[in-house]
Amino acid sequence: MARNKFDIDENLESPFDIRHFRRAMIYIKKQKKPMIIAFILSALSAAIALSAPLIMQHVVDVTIPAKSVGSLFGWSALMLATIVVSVYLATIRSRIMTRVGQDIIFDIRTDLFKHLQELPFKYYDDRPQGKILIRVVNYVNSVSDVLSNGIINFILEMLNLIFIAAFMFAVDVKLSFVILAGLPVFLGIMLLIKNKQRRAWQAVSNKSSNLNAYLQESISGIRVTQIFSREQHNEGIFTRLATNFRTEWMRALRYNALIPFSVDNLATIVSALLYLVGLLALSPQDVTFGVILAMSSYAFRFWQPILNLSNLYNSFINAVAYLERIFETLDEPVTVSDVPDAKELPPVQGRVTFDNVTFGYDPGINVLENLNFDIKPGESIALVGPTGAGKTTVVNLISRFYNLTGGKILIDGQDISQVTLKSLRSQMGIMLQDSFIFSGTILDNIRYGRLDATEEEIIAAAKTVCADEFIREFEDGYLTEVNERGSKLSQGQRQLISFARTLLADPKILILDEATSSIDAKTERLLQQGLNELLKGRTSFIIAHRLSTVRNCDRIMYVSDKGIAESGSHDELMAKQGLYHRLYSAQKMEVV
Ligand SMILES: Nc1ncnc2c1ncn2[C@@H]1O[C@H](COP(=O)(O)OP(=O)(O)OP(=O)(O)O)[C@@H](O)[C@H]1O
Repeated sequence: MARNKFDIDENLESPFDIRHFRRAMIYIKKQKKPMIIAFILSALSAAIALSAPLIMQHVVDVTIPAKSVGSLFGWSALMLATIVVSVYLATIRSRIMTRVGQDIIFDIRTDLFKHLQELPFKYYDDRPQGKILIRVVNYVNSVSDVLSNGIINFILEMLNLIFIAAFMFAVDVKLSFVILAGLPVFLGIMLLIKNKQRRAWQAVSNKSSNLNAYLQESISGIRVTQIFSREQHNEGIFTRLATNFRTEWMRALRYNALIPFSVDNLATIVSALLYLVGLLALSPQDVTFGVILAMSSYAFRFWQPILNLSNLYNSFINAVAYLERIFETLDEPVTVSDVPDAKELPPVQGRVTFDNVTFGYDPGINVLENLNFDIKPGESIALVGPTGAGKTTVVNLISRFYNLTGGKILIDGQDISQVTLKSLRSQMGIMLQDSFIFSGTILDNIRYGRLDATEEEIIAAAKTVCADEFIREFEDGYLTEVNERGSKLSQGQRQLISFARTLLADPKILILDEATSSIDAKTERLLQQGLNELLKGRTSFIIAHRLSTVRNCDRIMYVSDKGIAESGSHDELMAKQGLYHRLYSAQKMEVV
């Protein structure tokens, strides 16, 4: 899919077909037992309610003419009992189905979350987070009712319809045909609006997704918004998106409203016809007044399930628009995954080889071309060079966050595309540029990558990166609660915590992307000493713009022009008087 943003509607990559609904049956089948119980309860409740017109017919035609007051009380009590029992059964069913709906939501959401955890960086590069969130939260909520109550109600309403038709025909065949006459007209209306209605609900899901994406982006970027006083401008964008959503919603509702409107009118016309035919066209010996009364009640009851079915149909069309998005997410291919016979990468020594590596994020635009280098175990490598040259890309490829466009990357001679991702990544310590902090304590955050780490190991890692001191200054020390993204912490503190988290994994290959860019020079010097000790025996890739921090690395690679323009030790590159020399001298001048 092309990159998407908050004001671009998402195109569905696969059109809806009924198999989506069949697939939804996986979730429904798990709830078979409670759904069957709920179904039986509903059927009982409906059958009991259906006996009321028969009681009424008997009372009008027999009990009242016979002027039997005692019998009238008896029938009235029976009628009351049918109502009470039917309401009671319906209440129990409703409770069961609420639970079923929640269980379905739980299952779909868990599957979505599991899948999202596996999707590669590329998936997240290409779309706003808000559009992903809305699928997991709102869309799943929107389909649960159709998948639980909807299915049961559909079967019940169909049965109800058959029962009512049977009762109707048992009472009077000719009048029954009068009641049925409206049905073909109604089906014609449904067919006429079907496609327009589906497209209208797809548009609603698109616009709500856009709105959500913008909301999410605005909240994440609220600080920048306020710095630049963009509030009013952003309100304008939000209003436009909210208006688009409202317009589409209203349009979809207009299609929905057409259906009950048609049912109501048809039901009224049919009832009028019933009286007309019953009273004028048929002879009094054919139909008694009780029969007309009972048939009029059945006519109302006959159109009621049709109205309910059409409301269900509306919810179905609405849910389809959401179900399409949910299954599209679940079908999103995990493009970075283990090959079928992937091997475990054995404990690594740390040799890293790039063999003719070519890579681009977008087709046809290479960021790296035919890159070749060979790093010995234990070597420390600095990647330096201009902004946007491809340094982060190189380290992202070593961890196989993206698939290569061409060539191979080998670790200890093993092609990393042929080993399991878990065995590869678990032997690497990767610190990304974005020092993400999760909600929880500082301790939890450092322990994130190694859940079995002891408190002593955590403190030792924090001491190595000089984080121990500032952590202990917090009132609750390591147990200090931090918010998601670490808004309670300074940028440098966040970096130190995520640095400690990376070291705790005790990796053989360490990747540090701008790990110390926000740390003051004094702390950085101290950290460097601890780090030098720690880097011994490990292969490390260090990306840094501040060249003073990497001058002691075994090899410095200058990344530019889709490849490595220069490579050597600090002294060698300085002697060469090339690109690195220029960059280093420029930085030195800045410091002076
Ligand atoms: N997710 C992405 N999707 C598309 N293009 C990307 C993506 N990430 C980076 N790029 C592009 O790839 C090129 C290399 O980016 P990279 O982040 O590797 O550069 P860098 O050398 O690490 O830069 P910096 O020093 O600013 O961190 C840049 O031109 C950038 O625009």
